Amino acid sequence: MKKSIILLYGIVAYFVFLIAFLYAIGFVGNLFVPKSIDSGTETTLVSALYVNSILLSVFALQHSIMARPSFKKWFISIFSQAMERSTYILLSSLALLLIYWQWQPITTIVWEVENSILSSIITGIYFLGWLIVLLSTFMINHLELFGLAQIFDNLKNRQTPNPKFQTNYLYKIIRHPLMLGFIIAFWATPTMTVGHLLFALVTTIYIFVAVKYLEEKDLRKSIGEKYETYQKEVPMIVPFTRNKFKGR
Ligand SMILES: C[S@@+](CC[C@H](N)C(=O)[O-])C[C@H]1O[C@@H](n2cnc3c(N)ncnc32)[C@H](O)[C@@H]1O
Repeated sequence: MKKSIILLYGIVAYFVFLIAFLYAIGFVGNLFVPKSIDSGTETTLVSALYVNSILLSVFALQHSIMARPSFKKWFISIFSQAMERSTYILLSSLALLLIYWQWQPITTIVWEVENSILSSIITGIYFLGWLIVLLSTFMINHLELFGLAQIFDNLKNRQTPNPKFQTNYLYKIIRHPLMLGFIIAFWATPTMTVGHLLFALVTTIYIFVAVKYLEEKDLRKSIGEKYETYQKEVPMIVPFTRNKFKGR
């Protein structure tokens, strides 16, 4: 395929991701956006549980299948290597946009913080969670993670090097800061509804399962002994629960 078309495809995919990412901050936090996790017409509990579970499953399936090395191999054999990450990002973002669009609210309140100072602190923690997510992408390699390095290298006829195994910054403290950021953002809310709780619970379970049984399995395979030592020395997601990391 023409390099300029792949470049355009990758840029479009990145912009769709940016929209999905920024909208997520408004969606989960019930801030700024027209349709959020607790807004919209309320249907029956059964219907909401059914629809929302399907939406979250679509995202989980897309994410899990497309991140498998065997799927990537198959994709590259048909399309271009340069398009693989952008396609993953594009479809993940579209699955997120589908969640925002079709999510059915369940507004029964589980907890509500009435103290305004405490409420502001929790909202601050919420934004801190998103900041951790964003910073972690730069600690790994933002451009590679979102497919931009691949499309620019393709334009210059260069092979994108494998991403460097990162054990510094937040990755010195825990193995999955990006996921910790998501978990913080999904749970830190002054008003927790049943719908929001369902979202936080299912996504948190998915994060743990995907990280432990898929991502870390692949990392052990590709990085080998170095990753096994890293696993022994650095906690998965809760900081300071292991001996101090000795560095690589
Ligand atoms: C969405 S990122 C999430 C990274 C990590 N699970 C986290 O929560 O910070 C997923 C990509 O990061 C890569 N990755 C995970 N840990 C890494 C590390 N320590 N250094 C470099 N890449 C890593 C995985 O191979 C995968 O391609």
